[in-house]
Amino acid sequence: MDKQNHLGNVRVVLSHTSHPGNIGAAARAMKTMGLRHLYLINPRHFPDPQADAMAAGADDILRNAVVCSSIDEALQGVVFTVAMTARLRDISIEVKTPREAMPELLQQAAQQPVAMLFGTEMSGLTNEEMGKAQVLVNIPTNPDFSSLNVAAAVQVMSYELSAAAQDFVPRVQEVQPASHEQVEGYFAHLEKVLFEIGFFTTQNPSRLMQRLRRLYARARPEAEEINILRGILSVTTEYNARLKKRYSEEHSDVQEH
Ligand SMILES: C[S@@+](CC[C@H](N)C(=O)[O-])C[C@H]1O[C@@H](n2cnc3c(N)ncnc32)[C@H](O)[C@@H]1O
Repeated sequence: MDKQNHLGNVRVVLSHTSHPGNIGAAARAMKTMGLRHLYLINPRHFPDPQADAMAAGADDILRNAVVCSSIDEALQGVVFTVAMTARLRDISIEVKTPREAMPELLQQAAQQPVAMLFGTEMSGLTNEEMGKAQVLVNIPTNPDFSSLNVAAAVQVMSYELSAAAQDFVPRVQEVQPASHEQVEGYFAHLEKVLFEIGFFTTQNPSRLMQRLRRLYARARPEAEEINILRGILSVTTEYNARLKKRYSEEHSDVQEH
């Protein structure tokens, strides 16, 4: 397969970028390595002359950039997301180096859109944003000074991707991986059912949901597996409703006697 086919399925997603110059520098970094799809989640200033200036000729990438109002919008249709983190804090999912992450990223990109997600300049990615990825990637750095400028991080990842794509041969993949929206639909359904059956009464749902996200991120569920899991949830809801109905009938009998 042509290298361009892999790279053409890769989205660079920048979340809540504050400085428009960083968006331009990221576009330039992408273009030098053959990447073209830039997605921006709620950038503070965009379009902006500073972005144009820092793009230095990568203005086509800026022109075609997709501005989104949420991470779910930016990841729509994506089957594999790596989240870039400078700090190894509150680690909830697998952490890899760029080189370790590339084979899976390229394998998935051979057929479907994939994403590399970068955080905002001041605070990086939130736990919620990281929970939407399958893998965390940390660029190994000086442990005492580990935070790269976001555009520099885009440059490192774009280079690693382009280098790994040179002689990458994807495996034949017969299964259909679940898309971002299928996985998110499943989590929303799971959370609703766990509330219905009373599972959350003594637990902090967001913490528990983060742990469940980690479990499913490791499993990399296929589209069909998500359908099976949702089928189980639907039957659980029906069964729970029948139990509640029977309980209230029995209870009203007791009151009548
Ligand atoms: C300036 S950094 C944010 C720093 C923030 N204080 C933090 O600790 O997360 C902006 C973004 O660049 C990426 N980044 C910077 N350094 C990185 C590193 N060493 N490894 C992976 N990503 C990095 C991450 O996506 C990060 O959210």
